Amino acid sequence: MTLHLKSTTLPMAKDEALKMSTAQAQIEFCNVTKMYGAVAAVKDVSLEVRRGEFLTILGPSGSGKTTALMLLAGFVEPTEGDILIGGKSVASVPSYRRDQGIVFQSYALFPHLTVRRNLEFPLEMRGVRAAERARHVDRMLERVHLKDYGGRMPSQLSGGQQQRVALARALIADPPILLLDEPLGALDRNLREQMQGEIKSLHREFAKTTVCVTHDQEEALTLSDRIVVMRDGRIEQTDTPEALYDRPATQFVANFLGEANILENCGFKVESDAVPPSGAVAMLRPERICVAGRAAPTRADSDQRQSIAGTVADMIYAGPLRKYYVRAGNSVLIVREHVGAGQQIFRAGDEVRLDWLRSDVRFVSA
Ligand SMILES: Nc1ncnc2c1ncn2[C@@H]1O[C@H](COP(=O)(O)OP(=O)(O)OP(=O)(O)O)[C@@H](O)[C@H]1O
Repeated sequence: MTLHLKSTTLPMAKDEALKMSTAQAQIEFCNVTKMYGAVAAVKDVSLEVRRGEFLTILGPSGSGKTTALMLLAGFVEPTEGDILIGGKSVASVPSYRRDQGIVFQSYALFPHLTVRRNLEFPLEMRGVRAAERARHVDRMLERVHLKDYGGRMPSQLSGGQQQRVALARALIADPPILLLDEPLGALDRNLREQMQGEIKSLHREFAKTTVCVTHDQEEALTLSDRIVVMRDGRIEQTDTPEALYDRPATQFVANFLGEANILENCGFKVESDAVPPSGAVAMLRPERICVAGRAAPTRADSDQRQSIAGTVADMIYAGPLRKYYVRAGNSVLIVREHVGAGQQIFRAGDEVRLDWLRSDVRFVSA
């Protein structure tokens, strides 16, 4: 078999790919359930992933995200429902024939093969001739900044370098779909941020339909076009990072994606421009709340704000951020402000005034 490698040579810009495929789902989960004995790891999940999209499945441990990815990869079979790729059921297609590049947290490089041989492997499996293999490996090594590392063994590379080899190996045979399973989980914080940038740029360049699994909220917010939040095997909410953070539908999503002040039985009436849906509770993100001294002058837009008196219970300084815990009514509100010049700093026991725009209040269901 001869393989024609398209996008390793002529990558399609991501925006272009997304535009071309507005409503075109490349991957569809249709009411998929996976039972392990009596445990439903995935329950009645329906989901569409658009061509060229970077979709992240996010959730706490045990929420079913790895199982969802393994179902897509073909490593496990659904108990009920179907998965379609390019509009066709893959129920009878074994994992090795699904034409997906996969990157695992543990890199999963062949330890006994050099970096170059690791990258050659998927091409060899597809019958690509030696000269063409060498050309693609050279190009890919250059692309992931490992031009001089082809002769090394995986054990002679750092974690970040190994993960770049794993990404290169997943992309080299030009599969239409890329699956990432906690790809940065084994890396330390600084390296993770650097690799997030690398993954983003590879995604922009190669425009692969990508499904990524992580429990790291920041990673999901940074990398994704859309995020699926899972809880107990079910989809809790699917949306863009901005919409999920700014307009979470449930308390679970609000708390899972960052910090949230849930204003329930808080001892003061929460004012809002919107009519609260029945059964929903008010939620305010900590960075939407301003803190000031009791005697501070009234703000110009005070007619659009709610203001309450409070007492600082604690202050935590965290580099670029300052976090206050403020007792107000029956609750303790979290307030987060960016550290800036000339700001008044409050300490535990200080009497303060909190205010926020009524339009910043959100309503979430239980
Ligand atoms: N092979 C298995 N046999 C039995 N139960 C399983 C198996 N794999 C997963 N489960 C169960 O299914 C549920 C979902 O597991 P899954 O690994 O998909 O969650 P996860 O969100 O990826 O968690 P983590 O972040 O810890 O990997 C859990 O309750 C888990 O114990």
